Parts: sequence; structure tokens; C-alpha cells
Amino acid sequence: MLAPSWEDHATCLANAEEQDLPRVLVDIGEKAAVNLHQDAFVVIGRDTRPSSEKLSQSVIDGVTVLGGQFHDYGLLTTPQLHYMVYCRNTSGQYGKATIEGYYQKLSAAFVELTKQASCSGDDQRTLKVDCANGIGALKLREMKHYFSQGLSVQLFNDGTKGKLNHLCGADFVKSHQKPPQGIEMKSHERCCSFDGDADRIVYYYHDADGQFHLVDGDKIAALISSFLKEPLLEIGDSLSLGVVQTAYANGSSTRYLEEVMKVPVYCTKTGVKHLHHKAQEFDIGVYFEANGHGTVLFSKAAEMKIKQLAKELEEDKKRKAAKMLENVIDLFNQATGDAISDMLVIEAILALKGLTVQQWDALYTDLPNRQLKVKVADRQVISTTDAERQAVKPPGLQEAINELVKKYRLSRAFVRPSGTEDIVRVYAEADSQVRKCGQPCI
Ligand SMILES: CC(=O)N[C@H]1[C@@H](OP(=O)(O)O)O[C@H](CO)[C@@H](O)[C@@H]1O
Repeated sequence: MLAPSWEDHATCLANAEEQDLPRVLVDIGEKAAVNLHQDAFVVIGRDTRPSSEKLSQSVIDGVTVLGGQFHDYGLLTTPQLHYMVYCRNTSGQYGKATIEGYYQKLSAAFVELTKQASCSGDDQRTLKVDCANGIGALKLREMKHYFSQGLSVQLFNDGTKGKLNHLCGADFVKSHQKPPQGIEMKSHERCCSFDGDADRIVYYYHDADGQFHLVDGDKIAALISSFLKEPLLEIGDSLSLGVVQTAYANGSSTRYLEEVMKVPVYCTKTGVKHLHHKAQEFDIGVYFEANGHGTVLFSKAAEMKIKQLAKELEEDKKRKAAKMLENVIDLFNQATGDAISDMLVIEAILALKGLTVQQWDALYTDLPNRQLKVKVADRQVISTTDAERQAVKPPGLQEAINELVKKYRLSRAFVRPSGTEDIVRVYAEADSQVRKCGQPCI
């Protein structure tokens, strides 16, 4: 429990996240536990569930008995807690380790960025936000006045009535491919859903025929990458840009990024800690899980370079491009995927590019896909390789999958044991739900 490096925090907090521990996240770096020469400092935050208060108090009691120091922030979203830890571990260089500091940093960058928006594809810069009846509602309500000159948000499922994540939230929308309850959607209206602790976000809309369209984490990564390429080209510096996905990324998104955007794409195991670490290998690392969890990381060197160019470049267009990148750096939560920060980045990009949600959605067409959970006696009998895309155990399983996959075009399928639930997950995609031979699949 000693002041660890930022990487230690990232690992520890990401591990807690993946094991779906209650959202009283405690700043206890794994590696830091062996460093006995520094004083302990524990950073505590909690969500709105009744159990969180007791859990949080237990942590405080434990730390007090051990004579450790702590700061209790009370109610926070998960990414806000990561932000506080990051600020403290960079001695305030990243930002002020207060809720006010978080609101100010992100809102100032958003307002500055959107000032440059000359036109807007959506006249109404209004966004409907489903807050999953979670902590995101409280925090977005506190924050919305800071950026109201650039965006007006309407909150739904704000926790005053419904239950956390029940028939709402990013996970519900993504897995059921339908809107959450409690939100009224008019056709072509831009809506988004946070998950319960506000670290994931997905967008969606209804078209004129009433058909529902999901714009998921893969499309968020595609929008952001294509947006970033332009100013990077303009400033003429050869900063490396890479996108990190998992096996659940739709094949169309990978093809779009590699073949149309000419951006290198990497696949890691499921779980943000894997994506986060891979993204740190680039000057600019874009990482998103299909479920909407992700952010963009800028290396220290890239940040310094961009800041320097924003000051020094003489040509107006180039200097503006560098300035825009500078604001983008400030707007992305560098500590972890953050629904509020991602929402502001997406809204800024749509405003700057004059894009509607439909135009964004049209970047590419998702391949039809299915994801299932299967309850088995022992999920550990399955082990995988190649970023979980190939089963190495039990014998014969991969061969059987390969046989099935052969029957479809642009097809891909894999199974893997979940890291968070006692189940096996099955994923399949293909260019159509009909077999090559023309017969429908069962
Ligand atoms: C397919 C899927 O969505 N998997 C989720 C889920 O992991 P599993 O290991 O698949 O249970 O929970 C993780 C933590 O929230 C999240 O990072 C990940 O994306």
C-alpha cells in the first residue's frame, strides 16, 4: 500500500475491475506492496450502492488501524478515482486531484476544442444520456454546467427510480442490441449509454424506419483514429499511431482501420489491463473494447512534442492542428477508459467534422455477429492462445470450430473461458446469417 508508480496503479485497478469487485477501489499497487521504504497512502472512492458505504468505511477503519494515510473522495465514478490516483502519482502535473479539478480539466479542453467547430452536422448539440441508474448520473449532473456552452445533455435512468443496470446501461444495450428502458428516442436522435460505474459508453439511434443502430466501442475507435490522422499529418511529425482491440472487435472494424485508414491494429487478450499496456507502446495508442471501454494514451514524448509545436509552428494551419491535438490530450482520461471523457471527445469530433450519428455509423457496416454465454461444469478445461482466438485445449475443439467456420464467408469464431464469470463465452461472425450453400444457419 505504498505510493506506487502509475503503472502499478493501472494494473491494480484494472485487476479489481476485471474481477468485478465492488466499486470501492483501493489504491494498492501489487508491486508497491514490496516497497517498504515509502509511506502508505490509500485513495478511496465509492459508488451509489448501499453496500459501498459500509465497504468504504471498513477500508478506512483498516487503514486507520495500520496507521496509514488515506483520502476518502466519497462518491466517484471508477474513472474519476483513477484520475485522482494519476494526479497524485504525478505530483499534480497531470491535474488537480479534486473533483473540481477533473471537471475543469475536461470541460476547458472540450470548450476550447469545440470553439474551432465552424459547422455542425447535427444542429441540435443535444445528447440523451442513459446513466444506467449509476454514479455517472450524479457526476454528469454536477459537471454539465461546466460545458453547457458546447453541449446540452439530457439525463435518463438517473437512479431516482430504477435499479442499477436493470434494463439499461451500456452492457444491456450492447448485448440486447436495443435501447434501454426509460429513454424516449425520436428517429435519428443521438443517444448514448454509460455503464453502472461510468467507464464504458456506447452510442445508438433509431433510423426513419424505426430500426435500432448500435454504434459501439469499435466504431468509437474508428471515429477517433480517423479524426486523429488529419492533424497528425498536418503537423508533419512522424508520431506512431496504433489501435488496440480484442478478439470481440467486429472484423469490419479491423478491416476498415487497416485497409481504409491504414492504421496498424493489434489484438490483445480481453480486459482493459491488456489493452492499456499494449497501447502504451505507441506515441498515440487508441484502445477500445467492443463493449465501449477504452481511451487514447499519449506518450510523454508525444505530448511534449505536440505542446512544443503548438507554441512554435509558424504556419497558422499547422499550429492550429497542434493546438487541437493538445486539447485532445487533455480531454482524454489518460488513466483509464472513461465514459464522460469519451462522450466529450466524441461530441467534439462530431461537432468539428460536422458529422451526424448516422454518418459516423456509416464509416463501415458491422458483420452480423452473435455472442453467447455457456454454463459448463469447469470452464478451465478450455485454454486458448493467439490473444484468445484459438483454443488449444480440449483436443479437437478448435478443429470442430474450424469445420463450422469454413461454411461461411468472412467468418470467424472462437470460445474462451470468461475471466469474470463462471461461464464460457462463444463469439461468431460472418458476412451473412445464411451459409455459403444458401441454406439458413440454425
Ligand atoms: C466479452 C466481454 O465483454 N468481456 C468483458 C468481461 O470480461 P470476461 O473475461 O469476458 O468475462 O468483463 C470485463 C470487465 O468488465 C471486460 O473488460 C470484458 O470486455
